[in-house]
Amino acid sequence: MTKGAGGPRSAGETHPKRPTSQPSGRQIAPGRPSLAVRAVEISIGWALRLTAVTTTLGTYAAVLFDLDGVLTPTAEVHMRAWERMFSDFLARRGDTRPYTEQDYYDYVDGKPRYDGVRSFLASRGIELPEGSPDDQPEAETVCGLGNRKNREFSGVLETDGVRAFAGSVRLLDQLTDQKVAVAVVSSSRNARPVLRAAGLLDRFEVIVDGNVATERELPGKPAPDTFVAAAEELGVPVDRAVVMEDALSGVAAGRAGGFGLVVGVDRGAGADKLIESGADIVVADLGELVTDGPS
Ligand SMILES: O=P(O)(O)OC[C@H]1O[C@@H](O)[C@H](O)[C@@H](O)[C@@H]1O
Repeated sequence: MTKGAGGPRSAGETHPKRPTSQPSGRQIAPGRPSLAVRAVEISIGWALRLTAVTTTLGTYAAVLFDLDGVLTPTAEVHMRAWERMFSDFLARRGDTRPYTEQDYYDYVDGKPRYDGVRSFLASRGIELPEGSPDDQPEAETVCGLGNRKNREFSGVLETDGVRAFAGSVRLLDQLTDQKVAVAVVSSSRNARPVLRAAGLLDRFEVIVDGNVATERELPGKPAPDTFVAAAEELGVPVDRAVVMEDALSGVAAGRAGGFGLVVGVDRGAGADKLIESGADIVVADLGELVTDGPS
């Protein structure tokens, strides 16, 4: 069994990287296993690791869930809203470099609203006045652009509603049965409306969202502070808590906070990048972590 996968990690223990299953094409020295044999070993090791995580998840004191992309498919809604807003913004400036999905994953995903705007603009060398959170969506400021995107997001939320991922709800049910405390830690100021629309609002003892972070002046992901605040509110030490995240900034926050286990959920960011950013293990869906398996 892979070290570190079978329960809360002890202090100072490094997390093993998920080895890439792609053979590198390098020559193997005589007497060493072939690349094909190595690839099989790697996938067996990874399967054992997943089993170890699944069977020991209930031994942790708390699980801290990110929301968008982890519990609900709303990361996609955020992503599309950002894309529409930034594409339109760049076109109006006559900027010919398109806003891409990669820009979302690298600069915006998982971060608080205005941090995402600032981060993307900096990547393009664009400077805008900060403005204020009260700015109208038409304002050509960091806050104005963030609010413009939020207008798009709120419109979709209202018309389409939200349905939680079935696998995530199954895991939530299992953890509740196992008396593991659960919290939501989201950068979004829309976390409560999204949870309400998904019928999950009353399932969490603690919710640390974008509004709570602003009130308490907590720096957003990739800083660990919002996750640490949730663990503190639950009265659980960080090494007895698990972080579940789909964003690179979110797994980095879990790693920086010294949490017992960081689970990456690959909804498009890429398993290798999630591992590089700090995930101990990556799944495609949280249903994979339910004891009786995905369905
Ligand atoms: O809804 P808000 O407050 O604009 O939140 C912003 C962010 O909230 C996060 O939960 C999403 O994962 C981000 O990608 C998004 O940009």
